[in-house]
Amino acid sequence: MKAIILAAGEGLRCRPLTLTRSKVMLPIANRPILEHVIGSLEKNGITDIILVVGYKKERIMDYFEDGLNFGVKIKYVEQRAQLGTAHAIEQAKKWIDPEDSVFLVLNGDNLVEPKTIADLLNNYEGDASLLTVRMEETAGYGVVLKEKERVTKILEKRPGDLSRIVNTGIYIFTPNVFETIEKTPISENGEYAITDTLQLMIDEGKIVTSVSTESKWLDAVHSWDLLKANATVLNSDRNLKLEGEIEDGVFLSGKVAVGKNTRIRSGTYIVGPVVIGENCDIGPNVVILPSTTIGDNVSIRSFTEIQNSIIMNDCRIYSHGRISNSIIGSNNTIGSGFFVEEKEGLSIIMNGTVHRAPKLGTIFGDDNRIGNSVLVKAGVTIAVDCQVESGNTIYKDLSRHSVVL
Ligand SMILES: CC(=O)N[C@H]1[C@@H](OP(=O)(O)OP(=O)(O)OC[C@H]2O[C@@H](n3ccc(=O)[nH]c3=O)[C@H](O)[C@@H]2O)O[C@H](CO)[C@@H](O)[C@@H]1O
Repeated sequence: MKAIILAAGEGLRCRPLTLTRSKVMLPIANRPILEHVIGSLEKNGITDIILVVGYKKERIMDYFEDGLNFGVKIKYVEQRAQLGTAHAIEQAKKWIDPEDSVFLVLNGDNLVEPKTIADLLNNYEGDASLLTVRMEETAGYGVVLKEKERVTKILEKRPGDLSRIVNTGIYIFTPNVFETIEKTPISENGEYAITDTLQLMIDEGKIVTSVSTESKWLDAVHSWDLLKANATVLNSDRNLKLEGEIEDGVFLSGKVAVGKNTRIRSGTYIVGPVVIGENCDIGPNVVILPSTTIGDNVSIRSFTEIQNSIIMNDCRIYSHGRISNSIIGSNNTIGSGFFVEEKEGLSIIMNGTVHRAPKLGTIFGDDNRIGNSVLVKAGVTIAVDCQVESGNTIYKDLSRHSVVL
C-alpha cells in the first residue's frame, strides 16, 4: 500500500520555531516528527511514500533524500501554495495508480506509533475510512458524528461541545476520492479541506466509516506542546544507548542516552529520561533533569541546570544558567548567568486569540546571541537572529533581527 504524507504547511502556531523549518521537522527526542511518522509506516511494511512538501521544502528533502536511509522510498510532490489538505492530496494523484485498491493518507505533523496506523489498516471499510481518538478538549480539531461505525457528519473546528470523537487526519481512501476532491468547494477558512471532501462523499451516499484507536496519537498544536510530546516519547523510548565518553564522577540515573563523540565531564548529574545527541561537550558540574532532549554539537558549561526542555543542535550555553520548561532552537549562544522565569497557566495571545499554556519558560527560534546575566520572563519568545546584550531582562516577545542594547 502507498502512503501520502502531508507536509507542505508551516505550522503557524509553532512560531518562532517554524520561522526556519516546518512543523514536521520539529524534533522530538532528537528526531523530526516526520521521521517518527515514517518509522511507524515502515514498521507496518508501508515503504512506498509520497511526501507532499511546500514550505521550507529543502530542509525536508535534504534530510530524508530518497528515504533509503530510513528504510523507505520517497517520491516528492510540491504544493506551491498551501491551499488546504484536499488540495495537498490532489497534488499526489499522479503517483496513485487508479488500479490501486486503497491508499493511506496522514498528516506529517502528528506523532503516531506503529500500532496507531495498524489499528486503521486492520479495520477499515467502505469508500473511505478515518481514524479517530476520544478527547475531552476538542477545540482546534475536526470532530465526527456517527451511527454505529458509519460517519454521518464531519464538523471542522466548530465552537461548542459537538462530539468528543476527534479526526486524527489518518485516512484510507480508494482512488475514486480524487473525483470528489475535484468537486470540493473552498471552505469559509479559504481552503480546500479533506474534511469537506469526506462530507461531500457522505452527502453523495458513499460509505465513510471511522475506526477508533487508543494507541498513541499526539499533536503539538502550539510550540509548548512539544515539551509534553517530548516527555511522552522519552518515557517510552526503549532504544537508549550510552555512547561517547562519560568521565569518572558523573552521576546518571533513569533512562539516559548519550550520542557518539559526546563528552560528559566529571561532576555532571543527569536524571532521565534524558537524550543527548552527538559531538556534545557537557560539564563539568552540569545538572540535567527530566524530561530533556539535547541535540547534536551542543556545549553546556559548569553549574548550568536544564530541566524539562528541548535544546536543539549547535547551541552553546555558558555557566551558571537555569533553563526549564523551555525550547531553545538551533545555533543559539547563551551567555553565563542566564535565567528563565517560568509560570503555570499563562494566557498567550496569537493573532488576536488567547491560548492557555501549561507551565512554560521561554521559546527561542534559531541563531540568537544572548549576553551574560540575561533574564527572560515566563512565556516570552525570542524569534530568530536576535541579539541581547548582557544584563537585560526581556519582558516582551522579540521579533526577527531584534537588538536589545
Ligand atoms: C481540514 C483538515 O484536514 N482538518 C484536520 C487537520 O486539521 P489541522 O488544522 O491540524 O491541519 P493542518 O493545517 O495542521 O494540516 C495537517 C497537515 O497537512 C499539511 N498541509 C496542510 C495544508 C496544506 O495546504 N498542505 C499541507 O501539506 C500540514 O503540513 C500538516 O502536516 O488535522 C486534524 C488532526 O491533527 C484534524 O482533526 C482536522 O480535522
